[in-house]
Amino acid sequence: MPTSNTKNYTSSHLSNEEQSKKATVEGTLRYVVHLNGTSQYLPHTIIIGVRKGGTRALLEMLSLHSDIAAAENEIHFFDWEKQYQHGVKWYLGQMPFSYPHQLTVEKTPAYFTSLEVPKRIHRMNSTIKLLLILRDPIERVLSDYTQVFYNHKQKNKSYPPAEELLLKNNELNTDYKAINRSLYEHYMEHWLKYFPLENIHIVDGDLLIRDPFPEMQKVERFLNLSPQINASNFYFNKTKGFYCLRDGGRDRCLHESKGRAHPQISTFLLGKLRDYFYKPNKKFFELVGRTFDWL
Ligand SMILES: Nc1ncnc2c1ncn2[C@@H]1O[C@H](COP(=O)(O)OS(=O)(=O)O)[C@@H](OP(=O)(O)O)[C@H]1O
Repeated sequence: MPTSNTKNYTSSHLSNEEQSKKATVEGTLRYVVHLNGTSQYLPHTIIIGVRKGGTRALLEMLSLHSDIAAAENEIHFFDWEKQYQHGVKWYLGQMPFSYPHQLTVEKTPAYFTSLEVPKRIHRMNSTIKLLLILRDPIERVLSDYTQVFYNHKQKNKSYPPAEELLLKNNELNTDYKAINRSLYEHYMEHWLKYFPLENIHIVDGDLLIRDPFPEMQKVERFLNLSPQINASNFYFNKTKGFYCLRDGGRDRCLHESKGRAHPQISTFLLGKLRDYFYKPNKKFFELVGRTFDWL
């Protein structure tokens, strides 16, 4: 239970190191301290996207680590104008209660493709570590389509077949939003105006699906976490067709909305998508000094 006891953000019970880990807005915010010593902190790291990249899987897998405190819901603070107007105190209030040694993390996949967001995060904390999970841009388009298809289905609305939306007069319909969201190079260039590359760790979303443990080891290292997540935390679930999590003897898979079958597309459309993403993908590799298995 929270106490009525509020303290300044620069509370003296924190060591210098702990204090420096906390948000840059120290002194301006107050937070409630639970009797058990937990309180709310601004995120030390944010999973900024990409939509359908595997952000939920990444957050759940990171939460296997005892030094991680994750916000359950997508907060949309930096990309939704109305939320942003609530101010940073409101944002702080959305964070989970955690111990001073823990790192707070939130994920909002839409941040990566929202042009206002980098500037706003930078204003809050210019040295924050960011996590970005990307997968093959074509897979991401199909995953995005599938998501919207099911959103419509839930509301008993119909949604055109993928082929119909992605092609216009036998050419790729580049006005389709999901295609634009897969132009990683465009958005990355913008983020790099605000944050150095070494502060943005890119998780390979295709590898995270195929073999999550090595990808998670890299994330632990990036966040300077002790190596705690291990191979036995993951097991392949044949029915789901994905890795699931094993945590203290408890097995769990991601929600059924994660890992849905994608529509079959013609080789013609696939060819068009490959041609379209070839150059932006190459540019992206140059930008981040690393290649991915996307071409
Ligand atoms: N272990 C595991 N289990 C299930 N699903 C997994 C896993 N790892 C990665 N993924 C992939 O995550 C994709 C969904 O991505 P996001 O969580 O970022 O989607 S969202 O933007 O938050 O809606 C989701 O996309 P779809 O396959 O299109 O459903 C999955 O491919």
